[in-house]
Order: sequence, then C-alpha cells, then structure tokens
Amino acid sequence: MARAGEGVSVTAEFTVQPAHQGAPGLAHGGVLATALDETLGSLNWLLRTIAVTGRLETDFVRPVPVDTVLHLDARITAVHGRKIYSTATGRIGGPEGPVAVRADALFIEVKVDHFIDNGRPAEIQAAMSDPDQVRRARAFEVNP
Ligand SMILES: CCCCCCCC(=O)SCCNC(=O)CCNC(=O)[C@H](O)C(C)(C)COP(=O)(O)OP(=O)(O)OC[C@H]1O[C@@H](n2cnc3c(N)ncnc32)[C@H](O)[C@@H]1OP(=O)(O)O
Repeated sequence: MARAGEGVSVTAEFTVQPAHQGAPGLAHGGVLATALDETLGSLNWLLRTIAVTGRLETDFVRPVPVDTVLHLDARITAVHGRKIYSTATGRIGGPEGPVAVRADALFIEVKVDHFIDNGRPAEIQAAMSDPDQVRRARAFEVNP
C-alpha cells in the first residue's frame, strides 16, 4: 500500500516473504532494491509524469529478515527538465525504526513511445486493447 503525503512524497509498506530470501532467512538485496524502485517510481505517478529509472544508488545498512515489514518513505528532491531526482529510506521495526536500506534515484521522463517502441509486441497489443490492464497490474490506490 502507498500513501501520498505532504508535497510530493509517498510512504509504503513491503512485507518480506520467504520467496524474497537471498541468504537463509534474509531478504535478497535485489528485492529490497525493487521495493525502493517501485516506491520511488510511484512518485512520478503523483507528478503525472511518465518516467523510467535511469539511476538507482542503493545502500544496504542492516540485514532484513523474512516476515519483516519494510516501512518505505520516498520524496522528490528536485526536478530539472526531464530529470526527476528522488530519495527513499526503508525502516524496520516501525515507521520510526532504524534505517535498513536507502536509495537515491534519477528518473528520466519519457514519451509513451518508449514503451511502444521497446516493449514486446504481444504485451503492447494487450495493453493497447485494454488500457486499464496496466492500472490493474500495478494496482495501488492513493490514500484509500
Ligand atoms: C508506465 C510504467 C512505468 C514503470 C516504471 C518502473 C520503474 C522501472 O523499473 S523503469 C525500467 C528500468 N529502466 C529502464 O529500462 C531505462 C533504460 N534506459 C533508457 O531507456 C534510456 O537510457 C533513458 C530513457 C533513461 C534515457 O535516454 P534518453 O531519453 O536518450 O535521454 P538522454 O538524453 O540520454 O538523457 C537525458 C538526461 O538524463 C541524464 N541521464 C540519463 N541516464 C542517466 C543515468 N543513468 N545517470 C545519470 N544521468 C543520466 C542525461 O545525462 C541527460 O541529462 P542532461 O539533460 O542534463 O543532458
């Protein structure tokens, strides 16, 4: 779940499942990076801008055990032309708990052609014939 906050910021929660393990009992770093990327990416939806991740710099500060709820907090730090700079933290033990992961990101605004030109034709066709498909696949509600 993601919740829109003051300014252009979001909070989200991600629960680490057994399928997300890297080392036994611990979250894989790539999965945690994905949780950060998804949370940061949802900021662009609030800007109503289509953008893709250009750069994602991740710090892994503490190991994150399976069943942990990662409390994510992301915000836009700057927008310059097509470049959207943002930053996020993931805390454990509660929204005010210690930081386990953090990331700085640069998203680049793209035209919808980016996906039409580069995506696989079958999925592009399916998305074109049912525009709500993407919304359902990425289903999150803002401040439900
Ligand atoms: C609608 C659903 C969206 C869901 C998104 C979910 C998030 C994701 O996982 S996205 C998938 C992962 N990301 C990708 O696949 C992106 C792949 N990369 C690309 O397609 C291209 O490199 C792309 C579009 C980012 C940039 O290419 P292009 O449009 O030619 O822009 P380009 O002119 O090179 O760069 C624009 C500016 O960004 C800067 N920039 C681009 N990439 C980077 C980078 N990695 N690091 C730093 N700066 C960068 C450039 O220096 C340039 O800056 P300036 O305007 O100051 O000169």
